[in-house]
Amino acid sequence: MGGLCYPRAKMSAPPLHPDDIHTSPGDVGQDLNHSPLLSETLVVDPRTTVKLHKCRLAVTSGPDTGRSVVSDKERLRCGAHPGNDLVLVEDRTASRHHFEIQFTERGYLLVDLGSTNGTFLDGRRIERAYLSPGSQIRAGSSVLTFAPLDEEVTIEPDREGELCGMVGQSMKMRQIFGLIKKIAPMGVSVIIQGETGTGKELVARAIHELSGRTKGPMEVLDCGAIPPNLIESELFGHEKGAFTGAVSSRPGAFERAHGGTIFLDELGELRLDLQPKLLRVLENHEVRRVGGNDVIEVDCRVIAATNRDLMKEIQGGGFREDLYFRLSVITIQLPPLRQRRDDIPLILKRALADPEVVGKHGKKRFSAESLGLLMSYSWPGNVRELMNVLSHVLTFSEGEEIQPAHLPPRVRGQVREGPLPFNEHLSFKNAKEQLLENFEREYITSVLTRCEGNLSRAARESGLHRKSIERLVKKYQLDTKGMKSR
Ligand SMILES: Nc1ncnc2c1ncn2[C@@H]1O[C@H](COP(=O)(O)OP(=O)(O)OP(=O)(O)O)[C@@H](O)[C@H]1O
Repeated sequence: MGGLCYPRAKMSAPPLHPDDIHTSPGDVGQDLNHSPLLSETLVVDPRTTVKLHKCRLAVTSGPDTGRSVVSDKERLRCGAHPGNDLVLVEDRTASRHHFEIQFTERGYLLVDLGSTNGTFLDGRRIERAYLSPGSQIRAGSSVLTFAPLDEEVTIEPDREGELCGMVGQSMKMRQIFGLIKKIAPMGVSVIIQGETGTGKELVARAIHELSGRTKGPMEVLDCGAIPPNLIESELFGHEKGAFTGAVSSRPGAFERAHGGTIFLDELGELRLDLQPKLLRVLENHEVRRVGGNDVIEVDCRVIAATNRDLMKEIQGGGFREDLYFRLSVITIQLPPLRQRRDDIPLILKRALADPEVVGKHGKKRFSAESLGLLMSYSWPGNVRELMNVLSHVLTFSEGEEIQPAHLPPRVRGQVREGPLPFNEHLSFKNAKEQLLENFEREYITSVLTRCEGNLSRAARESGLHRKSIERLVKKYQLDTKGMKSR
């Protein structure tokens, strides 16, 4: 299924400042179900609108008169072949794949697909031309009339506090859930923007799961994690011998995603010289492997994510505007966790109720004081950091109630006091190793967060060598980019 929305259909709620959010932890640690924190504390416009695009194509003259189609796809195909959206069954002079109508940034584009007898717009033979309301298209001995059908849709916040593994009770997240449900069945491209750990991949998975493409695969490609010299072959594939080390042919992510969804994570990291190539694939729906001659048709929905502000990147010359416009039919802006603190208790509650967690650690709950500290921490690493803190806490807390002493010092906002949280059930050597690792991780995360991910500054402040900081960042897989203030 495909679908059309006007580009730059964004969530229209006004941006929130952390100071707009008033939460007070109160005595809620005992029962998160009845927590007053779960009541709405964010005041945002509860409704948002997106402009959806549809068009109608109707045969108004010729042997197929009366046939018509209403489509919300990015491409509407017409011809004699039964696989087309509008099939010219009776017209013997129409080609199998005669023409298509693409929705583009500038409007509806009529494209001849190499038909034998040509495609004519308002009497003139064309290869590519923009359509207007009421345009007359001639293909074979048929005349077809084109009509755009605009629709402004109001997205209501979802009633549920969960969607496909995502938890969120705040108005902002429920708006996003509502938007995902609306746009998932359409084929439109989506850009998901948000700081690291805000759940961009979960949103992409939800869109895939709720689309008509679930039988197809979801391919994830992290554009930031692939060495620059391999990114092209990872995206488009390569033929044997295309470069040193290409010992066999390999399909790229686009081919592997055929029939499903491709998720381009960290799109902002994509090399500038590869951006036009990606744009061509998106426009033509076909790829050519590195070192190959064959053109391979690909049908996949594209979802991209970035923690960069792409508009700023465009201004700075780091990202191509045409690629951005092609991809951002819908933009979903995920708010950082500090702007939806009232989601924290629910996320924790769901995680603690996970049967695997209960099986391993028994029943656990947060004391009011510890929940209060979790609610007031700034969460530079967002939900991922919250999850990491939770697993730290589960390792070190004994008994049912989690106390402030079990929380990492950075969350407590104070230096460590009292007994060291070591695991007495481990051997001395292992307990010491674990304690030391926890100290290293906590210390380095804390100093890097304070220094906004700047390694040299962190080295100066901690008295460590920069190389040692680099080693620790790698060892604990810390995301220094996510620590930068925005
Ligand atoms: N709303 C949520 N409810 C429950 N878990 C969440 C939510 N959002 C994120 N998470 C969890 O947080 C972690 C990070 O999520 P995810 O990988 O989707 O973030 P991301 O924005 O794609 O991160 P990055 O920018 O680093 O790629 C995962 O463990 C995910 O399950």
